[in-house]
Amino acid sequence: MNLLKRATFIFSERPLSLALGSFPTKQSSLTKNSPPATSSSRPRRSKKRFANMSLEKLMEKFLEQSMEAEDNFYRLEEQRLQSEDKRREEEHSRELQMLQMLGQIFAGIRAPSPAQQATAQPSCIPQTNPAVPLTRPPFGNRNHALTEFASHSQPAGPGLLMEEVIERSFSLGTAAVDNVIPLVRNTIPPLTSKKHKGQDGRIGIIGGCQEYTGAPFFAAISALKVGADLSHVFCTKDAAPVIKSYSPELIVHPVLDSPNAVEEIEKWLPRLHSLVVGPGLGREDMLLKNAKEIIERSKLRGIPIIIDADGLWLVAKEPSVIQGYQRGILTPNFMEFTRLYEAMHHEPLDSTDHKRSAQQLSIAMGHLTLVLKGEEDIITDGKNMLTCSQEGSGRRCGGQGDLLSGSLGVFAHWAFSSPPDAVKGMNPSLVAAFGATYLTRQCNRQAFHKHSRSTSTSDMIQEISSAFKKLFES
Ligand SMILES: NC(=O)C1=CN([C@@H]2O[C@H](COP(=O)(O)OP(=O)(O)OC[C@H]3O[C@@H](n4cnc5c(N)ncnc54)[C@H](OP(=O)(O)O)[C@@H]3O)[C@@H](O)[C@H]2O)[C@@H](O)CC1
Ligand SMILES: Nc1ncnc2c1ncn2[C@@H]1O[C@H](COP(=O)(O)OP(=O)(O)OP(=O)(O)O)[C@@H](O)[C@H]1O
Repeated sequence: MNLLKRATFIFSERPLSLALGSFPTKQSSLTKNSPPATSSSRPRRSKKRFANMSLEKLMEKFLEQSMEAEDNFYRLEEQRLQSEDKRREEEHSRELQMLQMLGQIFAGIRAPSPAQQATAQPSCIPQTNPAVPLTRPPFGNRNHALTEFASHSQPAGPGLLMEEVIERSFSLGTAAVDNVIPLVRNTIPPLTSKKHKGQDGRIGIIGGCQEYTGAPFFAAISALKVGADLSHVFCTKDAAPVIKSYSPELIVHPVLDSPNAVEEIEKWLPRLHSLVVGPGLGREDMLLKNAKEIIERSKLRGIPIIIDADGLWLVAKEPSVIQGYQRGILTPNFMEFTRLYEAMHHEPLDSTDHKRSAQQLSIAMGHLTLVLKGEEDIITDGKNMLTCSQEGSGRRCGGQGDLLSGSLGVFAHWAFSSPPDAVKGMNPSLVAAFGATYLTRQCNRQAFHKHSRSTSTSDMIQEISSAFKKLFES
């Protein structure tokens, strides 16, 4: 009987066009109440077949068919998505062709004279030939963290060489994906039995206060799900028990508002591979001051630092805290971006050209990598630009940015600890940022397919495993 109820439930919940044409609609009452069939009133073959089945068998059959129908539904859905992907890829390659034509036109324009160079404004017109090798020297070997940092930490000069402006641009068309994804894949450490706990990443999140406990949790658990071995949250005393209660998998330190917060956290820095500063940090002066000091001390150790949410509030107030640090990555949403831009440029943001503004801000910040999140994610270090427009969904629940920054903490560690040839000379921050945005959007897409309007960040986190496999391991 339970089985019957379940079958009825399945059919009423999912009005699918099932292959049940030969299935008598009131089969259960028929088998119970009908007299045995005589030769004169013999039902048709299929009916007899079902009539002779026990109720349980019948229901099993019923369930089998419903599952088949469900499989068919998902198969069709998958086909639909594939053809949508194909259409988008074709669109992208048309765009790419147009850009290549533009590139040729611009190649014909002479480079400016030195006098012009001194005042040249950065151009956002991308060169779209991904086959052109990068001219930037590779960097990123962890063992040389401090010397590399020193040599890359100068803010941009007053003028920009035309060639320096944008060496390459990728968009997420087929060709571009083919170029960037292998670089992300190259940085992903293989899962082998030769490693010990911690080697694939020990990530620290600075954030979590009385108001916001969800954000640091989302960031920390995302880091773990992407592949970090250990995920630490450094938060205020009252936020800690709450965050601990969400998950036993996180290591939670209730120190961020203690009188010796900086020293307490600094003890952990030698063991951390990357730091995410800001999710749920809040904007209290004392917390921002502590966060600032922790950033300063992490920089001295060459630790990759991702700054998000309230961490960006701090940067807007005191840009020098991260300016020029080549292992720093900023992940603003549009609001945070506007705040930062206006703080740096002392003029209102011209919001008609996001790419150009992102590039200008990155340059003003000393070629820091910037991820401007939005309908299309724009990733730039002022010289190179990647865009990620992987289809997500129209669902904009809070916390998606935390998933992104937590994942980026891991990708950044992997990218910076990979040998330079893994990223083929590209800035490891760009490769990491691309990996994290691509993954976040795919999680959003997958979660939305299952939960539509009800999609929440927790649903997206549940998709990390399969999204990661699909994008980087298949
Ligand atoms: N569960 C939790 O614990 C979560 C906690 N979180 C934590 O909250 C803290 C504050 O972060 P925040 O983003 O709300 O602050 P802030 O930058 O001042 O934005 C405020 C206003 O800006 C606007 N706005 C936002 N985006 C925009 C856009 N793309 N384009 C245009 N406008 C945009 C929008 O204004 P409105 O439209 O409402 O007028 C919005 O209300 C931070 O610690 C963060 O980590 C979150 O992570 C979520 C999950
Ligand atoms: N209009 C959009 N269309 C598709 N994806 C978007 C859109 N806006 C943002 N995203 C994606 O959502 C993710 C988070 O960006 P969002 O702008 O929501 O960050 P946030 O406001 O900092 O998040 P949080 O709520 O965690 O503070 C990014 O991966 C971004 O690509």
